[in-house]
This record gives sequence, structure tokens and C-alpha cells, in this order.
Amino acid sequence: MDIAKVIVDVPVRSTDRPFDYSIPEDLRVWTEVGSRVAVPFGHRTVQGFVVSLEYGDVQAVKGIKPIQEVLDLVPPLSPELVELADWMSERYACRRISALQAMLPTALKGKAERLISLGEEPDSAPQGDTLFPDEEFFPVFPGMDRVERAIIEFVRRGGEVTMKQLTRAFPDEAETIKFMLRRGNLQEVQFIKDKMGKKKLKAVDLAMEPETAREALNSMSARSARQKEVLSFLIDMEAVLPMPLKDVLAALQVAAGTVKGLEDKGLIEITEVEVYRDPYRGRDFKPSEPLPLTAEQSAVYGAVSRAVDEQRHEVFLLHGVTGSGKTEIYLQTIRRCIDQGRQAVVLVPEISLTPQMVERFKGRFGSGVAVMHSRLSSGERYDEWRKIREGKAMVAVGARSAIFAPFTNLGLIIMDEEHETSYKQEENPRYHARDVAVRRASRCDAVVILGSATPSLESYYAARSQSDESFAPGLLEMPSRALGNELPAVEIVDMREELKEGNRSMFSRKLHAALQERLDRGEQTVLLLNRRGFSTFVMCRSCGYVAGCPECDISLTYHARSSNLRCHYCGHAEPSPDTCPECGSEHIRFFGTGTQRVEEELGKLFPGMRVIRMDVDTTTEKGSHEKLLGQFRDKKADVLLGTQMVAKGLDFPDVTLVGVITADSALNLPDFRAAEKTFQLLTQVAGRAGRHTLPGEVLIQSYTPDHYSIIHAGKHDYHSFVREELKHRKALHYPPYCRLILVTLSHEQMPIALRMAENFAKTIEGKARQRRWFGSMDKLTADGLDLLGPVASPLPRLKGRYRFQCMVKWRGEIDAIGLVREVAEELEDSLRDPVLQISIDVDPQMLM
Ligand SMILES: Nc1ncnc2c1ncn2[C@@H]1O[C@H](COP(=O)(O)OP(=O)(O)OP(=O)(O)O)[C@@H](O)[C@H]1O
Ligand SMILES: [Zn+2]
Ligand SMILES: [Zn+2]
Repeated sequence: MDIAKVIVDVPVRSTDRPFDYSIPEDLRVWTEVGSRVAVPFGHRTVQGFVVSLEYGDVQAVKGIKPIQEVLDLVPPLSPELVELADWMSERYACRRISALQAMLPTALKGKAERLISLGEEPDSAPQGDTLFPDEEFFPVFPGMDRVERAIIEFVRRGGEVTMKQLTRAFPDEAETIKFMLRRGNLQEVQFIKDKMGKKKLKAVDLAMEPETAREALNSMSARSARQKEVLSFLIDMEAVLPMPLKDVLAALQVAAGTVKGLEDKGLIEITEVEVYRDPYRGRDFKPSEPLPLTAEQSAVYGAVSRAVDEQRHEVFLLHGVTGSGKTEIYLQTIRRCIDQGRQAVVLVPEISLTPQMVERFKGRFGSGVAVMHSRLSSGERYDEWRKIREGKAMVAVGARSAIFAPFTNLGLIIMDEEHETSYKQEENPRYHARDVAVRRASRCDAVVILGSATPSLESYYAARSQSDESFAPGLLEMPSRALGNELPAVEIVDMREELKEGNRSMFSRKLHAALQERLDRGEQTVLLLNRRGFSTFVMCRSCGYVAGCPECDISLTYHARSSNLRCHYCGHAEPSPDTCPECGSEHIRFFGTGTQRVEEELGKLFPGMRVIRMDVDTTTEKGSHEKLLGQFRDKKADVLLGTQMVAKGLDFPDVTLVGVITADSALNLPDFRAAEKTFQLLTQVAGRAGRHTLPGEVLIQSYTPDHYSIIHAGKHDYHSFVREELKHRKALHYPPYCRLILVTLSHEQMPIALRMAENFAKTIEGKARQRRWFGSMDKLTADGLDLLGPVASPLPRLKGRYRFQCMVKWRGEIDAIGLVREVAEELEDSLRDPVLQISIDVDPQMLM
């Protein structure tokens, strides 16, 4: 191969095509499709990806430049992923480079020196070696030849060597080195050494025996209440000391100064400990055996495993009620797949990457599971990713981006809770993991299982109608729970009545009584506060003034802990006012109900009740999510109170009551999916109750108890909800009866932003008319396109930019995405104003 076609990382739309580079002799072995390279571009050196290789006469190409460097010894991407990036670029109207970048773990995005060390000891390494009996050669395979042994010895002596040193010592052995890297005898270590270094952590330990510490505790003055709390906590946790400092801080919500104070008193020690980067290393996962399947499970498993055995591409939509045992189906299907030597990807929403989920997979498949999620450091993520690429893992469990797991023999993709919006990436490239999964699987002859108790209307409609060739899932249903118990009884409480009868509390009398009952019986409760649509803004009750962000035109959010106001979009912060800046009134306070307020209220109503609060504030620390759930499972609390996080995937036997504090706060959002979202959330959270032997009860408090999403959720009636919701969608021309493209144009100057948006809309309209596409929305069967806007975006100003949007609605076989992209590029090219930004969101999930 003489010429490499390279997609370069230059943020201009016109560079979104491959450029030719010649391949110098010494880089030939290393340059492959999927290689990351450094190439000259203009006056700079930029990063790029090799997307194809060609034979050709380099001399004949005018001005061709050579690749400067190959950045990784084993290409981070496979040809299959490179092809997938092409598809993504078209499907989501994004640049190819951003699709390629999205497939890499963050640790690989920088530039790094290549260092090589010995690979990890393979399990099959022979104990002694007859040729070199007293040398600790490692890793030595029986078939290793002399050159390979020499290379191993060279690297072993050096500990870590650079690529240059190695190639200089073995100038003719590039192929051998490459082979040894692939086989895992050698490995790249640059990131561990250079970028992250060894990871160290501050840890806290008692400076004395627990008994002595307890005496000290008793003699401490009452004024050091916080310090006493910390000390007593450490004494209780003695068995697991030393404990990471940040865990102590998170568990007790104390400042670092408090802990430091104890160190100054000589009661505790703060030391640095080194931690390994496998986040799950050293943890025991209870091994689990496959369960005998129920009749419903067997039917589903039969259909799915047949497709897996035949290695034929097929998509299934598994609609199984909460507790129907979908996870067991996943586990057994994966087993089937890996027994055939093929790999499996399991996608879960970020939020449900709970220890429970991880435990279930690690328990069944042990260390063959790589776990990828955003709470891991980039070093940890890189390690997990490398396990996949080097074939040391057969199963990858992760959030959205795990769909790009670099497996080479993919047989199965599972997407749990397929309706979750977190599968859509809300920044470039704006892909949906479900589409990518289906596309990737179709290329690999792999099976896809989309599982949910509340499938998205898009998927369900596609399964029922079978009208879309590229996405027509087979529908599998599991209407009963695996353990044979009933779905919990749901009661809807009309909060308007409560108010009428003089109950101003956030708890209805019913919920109050039910909570008390659980306390008396020693059972547990999950309380959901639906925070979507709620804001904790500051408002003056005298004049109606609302504190807003000067940059973004949205209300600021009150943060109790720091007692200041913050903008959730741009981060602007200011102190919370004591008096109204408009009228001087003192009746200024924050509104809305946050989880903290519910927690306070619970404390007042039920003294002594133990509450675990789980929301963004209490789960920012790594592992905190896990820890809180662990405490709840160990029955260290009576109530688990939280936002959407508590709704999904949890399986606790002693939870017999689920309370929803406000069911309808999200119903009035300007989003056509508001009813669907409300239904999904209520159904999911209701499913947390009575999952084992104890029967469950669900109380949903609502101000609009007659809304169909609430009524049907109350009856666990997915099908009736869908029927009604589809009627609305059809009447109003919303997905799944058409598709949407949301185009947002923004500029620092308002008139320019507006003019560009108008220009964009006019051009689309003109071109669509030429193609005879325009305005045929009323006829459901026709190929047509409609355009709404331009209007000011729901966030009219963000980070100092004015934003306008157009909504393109379309259906049929027309290339609407191509048209939108074409017009956007023309507009950018004609204006040549780098300040203008056009973002294209195909099949948007967030409309506000
Ligand atoms: N075949 C089986 N035999 C016995 N118990 C089972 C079987 N299948 C599942 N279970 C148990 O039933 C319970 C519910 O199963 P699981 O959590 O897999 O349901 P799910 O469909 O994933 O629910 P959700 O959508 O609510 O997360 C679990 O405790 C699980 O161990
Ligand atoms: Zn005022
Ligand atoms: Zn702001």
C-alpha cells in the first residue's frame, strides 16, 4: 500500500472528506484502516484516522505529503467501525471526524509517546521453560521463536522501552513486534505512565485502637459535634479502614476541614494510598447460575437463541413488565453467544449502571466483563476498553458509548430500558445508540434485543407496523412477573382534594398513613420526586420578580448548600438575595420542591425516620450511588428518596411502598413526549414495589389525576396508553408518524442570527418545492416535508449567543437529512463567519 486516505481533525465542514498521504517505508507495517496518525495539514500537524489504503504511484500525486507518525501500535478502530462512522455521518448529518472521535475512549484522544512493556501473564503460561530454565522468561509461549524471545528479553531488561528503541534494536522485525502486540505478549502502556500516572488517593485511618478512640470521643466537647460525628463514623467503619477521604466526606456531608481538625488532634491519620484502576477489582461477586426459565421466559429465549445460533441478524423488541425477568433472558442469551466464541455488548442507561446491574453480569461471567461508564476515570475507561480490544473481555456492559466497543466478532447487542432518553447523545455527533446498534448488528450478523417494560412509541410502532425495512423488530411480550407475584396495586391521590380539605403539606393523608405503616412494620419505602419540569427558582412574592441568568434568559436555580443561585446552562453564579432587587420586599424565597425539602419535611413528620436521599447532589462522588443503594439494601434506612434515579432497575425485596410525590410536574412541559415520559416514569417506579414475597402498594399524588398517562400507569396498562397516545401523535403529526430534524442557528448578534434562520427556512422551502416535497404532511402516506419556524429557541440566549430554530417534519423515502445538511453547508460557506453556528439534530429527543 502506498497511499493512505485520512480523515483529519480540522473543525471545518469543508475538510470532511479523506485526504491523501503517502506512507513512508518504515510506517507501512503499522498503517492500517483504523490507525490514528499524525499528518501535516497546512502549516500544522493534525491528528487523523486512516479510512482506506490504496496502491498508487505516489510520485504522480502532486504535493502529496507523508504520514508523520502512527500514534498507536494496534489501531484503535477496526475497519467495521470506520465504516460505521461513514454511516453515522450521513444518518446524523455530522462530520466524519466527530463520529470517529466519539468511538474512542477519552484517554486516546490526546497525543502520547508510545511505550512498550511486557504483557500480562497469560493464564496458560507454561511454568518452566526448558531452554532457559533459570530465567524468569515471561510471557513465553511454547511456540515462541528465538527472535520473539530476544524481543521479550530486550523489553524485560528495559522495563519499558520506547518504540524507537525497540525498532532500532530489531530493525527488520516490525511484523513480529506487531504480532506480539496483538497476541498480548507486549503491550502499550503510554497512558498509564505518561498521562495519568499512578493513581493515589487520600485515605483516612484511626490513629489508635478503636477502644481508645471511643474514649477520646466521649471526652470531646459538644462543640465539636461534626468532628465527633466523623470520629464515631470511623470507629463504626473500623473494619474497612483506611477509607478514602472523599467517601467519608460524601457519607457524612462534612467539610475536609472537619476531618483535618481530627488529624490535628492526633486522633486520626490521613495518608496517601495507591489504587489500582480496575474499579471492580478485589470485589467478590457472588457467582450466579442460570435460573430455570418460566414458561414466558422460555418462549422468548427460544426465539432469541435461535437467531443467535443461526448467526443471523435480527432485532427483537422485548416488552416485559417490571419484574418479568428480562435480565435473566439477557444473561442466558449472552452465555449462548459467548459459547459460540462471539462477543456481546450490553447497553444500560447511565443511571442504571448500579452495582446491582454490574453484579449480575460479573456474577455470571466473572472478569470476562468489561464495564464502561462515565464515572470511571479516563485511565480506568482506557483499561476496560483495552481489555475489549485485546480480546480479554467477551462482554462489555456500559452506557451509550459502549455501542462502539471494539469487538471484532460481535454476536449480540442488548439494550436494556430501550426507551431511555440517555441513549441519545445531546452533543455532536447527535447519535442514538439504538440506531447505531441496529446498524452495527446488521453488518455483523448479530442479534439485537431491545428490552423495556415501557418501550418507546417509536420502537413499539415499528414492531407493530413492520413498515420500515431497516427497523422492524420482532415483538416479544412477557406480561407476568417471573416470581409469579402480582403487579402492585396503584392508587391515585387527588391532591386538589387534599388542599380543599385543608391539607397544605406535600404529603397526602393517605401517603402519610402508608409511610407510618411501613415504619411500624419495618418495611421499606421508595419515594420519587419527579423533578422534571420543576425548578427551584427564587421568586418575590410581593412583586413576582424572578432571578434570572443575565446570559441565558432562564431562571437561576437555588443551591441550598452554598446558598447561592446558579445557571444550569452556563454556570453563572451569584449570591441569593435577602431582599428583592426590584421592590425591596423581604418576601423573597426559593420556590419549588427539591429533594432536600422533602427530606426536611419527612424529618419533621416522622422523627427518627432514616432517609437516604439520592439526587445529583448526593451522587456526584464516584461510587456514591453504589454506596447509598448498598446502605438501603442493608436496611440501614427506611426510605429511599430521590429523583428519576430511584425509578429504574432496582430490585429490593423489602420495598412494599412506592410513593410519587408529584406525578404531573412534567406533563406541562413544551415537549410532545411529555405524556409518554410521565407514563414511563410512573410505570417504572411503580414496578419497584412488592417484587418478592411481600405485596406492594403504590400511591401516586397528582393534581391532574384524570390525565390518560396517569390513569393508564395506575392500571399498568401499556397497551391502552399506547393506543391513546398514538391517536394524539397521528392527529398532530408527530413521531412515529413522521420524523423530525431540529436545526438551531446561533450567533452573537441577534439580527444576523435571525436573518440566517429566515434564510435557512426559505432555502429549504424552495428546494423542497423544486423536488415536489413540500407541504404534503396532511396525507399520511405521502413523501413530504414541512417546516416550522424560525422561532426563538426555548433557550433564546445561551452563552452569549442568540438562538433560533427551525423544525423540519418529514416522512417517506425522501432524503430530508441530506437536504438539511446541504443547505446548512451552503449557508456556512456563503457567510464565512466562524461565529455562526448551525447545529443539526436528527430525530431530536430534547425539544426544550
Ligand atoms: N426464571 C426465574 N426463576 C426465578 N426467579 C427469577 C427468574 N427470572 C427472574 N427471576 C427473579 O425475578 C426478579 C425480577 O427479575 P428482573 O430484575 O430480571 O426483572 P426485569 O424484567 O429486569 O425487571 P425491571 O424491568 O423491573 O428491571 C429478580 O429477583 C430475579 O432474580
Ligand atoms: Zn419584589
Ligand atoms: Zn447562564
